[in-house]
Amino acid sequence: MAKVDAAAIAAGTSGVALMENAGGAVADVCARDWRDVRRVLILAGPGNNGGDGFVAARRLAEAGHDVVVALAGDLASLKGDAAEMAERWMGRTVDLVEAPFGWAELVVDALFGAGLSRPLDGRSAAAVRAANDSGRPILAVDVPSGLDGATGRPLGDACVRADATVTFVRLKPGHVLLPGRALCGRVHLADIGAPDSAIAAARPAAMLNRPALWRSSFPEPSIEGHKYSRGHVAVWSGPPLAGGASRLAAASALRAGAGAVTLVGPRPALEHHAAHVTAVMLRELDPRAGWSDFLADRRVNAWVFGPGAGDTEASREALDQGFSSGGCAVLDADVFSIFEDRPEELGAAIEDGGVEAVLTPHEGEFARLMGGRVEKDASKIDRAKAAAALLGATVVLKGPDTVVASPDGRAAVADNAPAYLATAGAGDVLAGIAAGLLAQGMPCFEAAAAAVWLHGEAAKSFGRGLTADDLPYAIPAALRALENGDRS
Ligand SMILES: NC(=O)C1=CN([C@@H]2O[C@H](COP(=O)(O)OP(=O)(O)OC[C@H]3O[C@@H](n4cnc5c(N)ncnc54)[C@H](O)[C@@H]3O)[C@@H](O)[C@H]2O)[C@@H](O)CC1
Ligand SMILES: Nc1ncnc2c1ncn2[C@@H]1O[C@H](COP(=O)(O)OP(=O)(O)O)[C@@H](O)[C@H]1O
Ligand SMILES: [K+]
Repeated sequence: MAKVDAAAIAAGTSGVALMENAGGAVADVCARDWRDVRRVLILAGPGNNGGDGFVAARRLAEAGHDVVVALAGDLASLKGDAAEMAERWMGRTVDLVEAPFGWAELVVDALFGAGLSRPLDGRSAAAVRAANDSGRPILAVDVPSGLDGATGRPLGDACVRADATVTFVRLKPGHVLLPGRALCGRVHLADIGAPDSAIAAARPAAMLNRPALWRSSFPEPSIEGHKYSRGHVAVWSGPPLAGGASRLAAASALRAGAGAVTLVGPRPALEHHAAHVTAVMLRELDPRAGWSDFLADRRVNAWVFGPGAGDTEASREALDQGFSSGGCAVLDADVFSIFEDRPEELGAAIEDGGVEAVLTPHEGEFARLMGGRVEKDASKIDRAKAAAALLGATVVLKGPDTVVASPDGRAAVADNAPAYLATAGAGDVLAGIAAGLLAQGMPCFEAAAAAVWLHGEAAKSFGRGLTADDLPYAIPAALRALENGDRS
């Protein structure tokens, strides 16, 4: 944002104009979301975030609100645009320690924004705690004070818990990554008149995972196609009594549009599968040949390994065979135990086999695979990117804010998964959807991002009470949402 601001100013939009628009947007949200509120307390910090607060104060007062500004520090030490805006504020200003929380009906948090560089301490920390404890609704300017907008984590103990946040130009990672997203409340994005050329000057760290990111490569069935032209997915089945996970992946790959899906495994496991699946095919493993013959069949164009696979000698051998067969692969679950603390070796196996791989670890599996190689204080976006670069594969770092990262540096963050998607087996479904899309020719990053989005939409369409068994049946509703739905 500093780059965008600088480029906007260089292109002729003054900093004062940007700040006027930013503060105006804050006042608009106050008036729209809190119609009946009259008494507004604005907590203003020492920098430009405070400057936005002074603008909001003036605009709200002009609209007939009773406004008090509680300033951290003294007026004389304000600089630049913020000093200018403070000068234009004609209403009441008190010291931060005298902030009248009891009087206020709404608190605007304009203490710190993008310039936060260390944990809040002393009077700002006390004011933030008092604001949180006041029970008054809080509207944060840009980011809740105390939150690091780049990582989505508070820098220290004190952080505003906002009901809503108004941010400018583009969302920041902290608005979508947890716990930031929860601390922001409803997020409003305001255009403050930064020209497109200025916005283009900054390369975003990540994109929101929305259909616009991958819709153009989403597979459309062709009227002249047949089942094998829609792709054939092979799912490695582990031993009997651990078959549910691979079955969920297989069913989901089919629902995501693969023309054919086969579960491959030892006969005792297939006997269990046979009692459950119909459209999914079963292929008994030849104990001498393994599954490489099957994968070598050119009509198999994606394979899934990990869900319910087990960390056994047979499993390791089958995984090796998978790597030497090449193709597209979704690697999940037990793959991260097999390669515990050996990501370089996993990356080498992927590279040597020429495999186009999508890896789908949750945080625990990510830590197991990566050991201490990725700085744990880095943002989730940066951790996923670092792993993708090391592994030469698309990494899907799962959770409520699933990040998809490509080795080419692209990243997408999802914000559409409902909390009840955290249910056993949901990850196996995700692996299957991704494989189904890969088999239809979607590139890894796009397939992984689309799978994550569809997975979240499927869960939402089903609603609470969802189990992983329900998820494959909910995929058609997510596909309909994609077809009819938002073009964002
Ligand atoms: N032209 C611009 O730069 C625009 C900036 N805008 C606003 O400006 C904000 C960024 O402003 P600034 O860069 O001035 O930064 P802030 O207002 O976020 O912070 C002000 C200063 O506080 C100090 N500080 C950092 N952490 C502290 C801590 N824990 N305790 C005490 N002091 C601390 C730093 O020296 C920092 O520069 C954005 O978040 C946005 O609200 C908007 O007005 C739009 C235009
Ligand atoms: N709090 C949450 N809100 C939304 N989605 C979540 C949450 N926690 C986990 N998920 C999603 O649920 C799925 C769980 O997958 P995983 O952890 O692999 O479970 P399993 O191994 O049981 O399938 C992932 O897609 C993850 O992104
Ligand atoms: K703030």
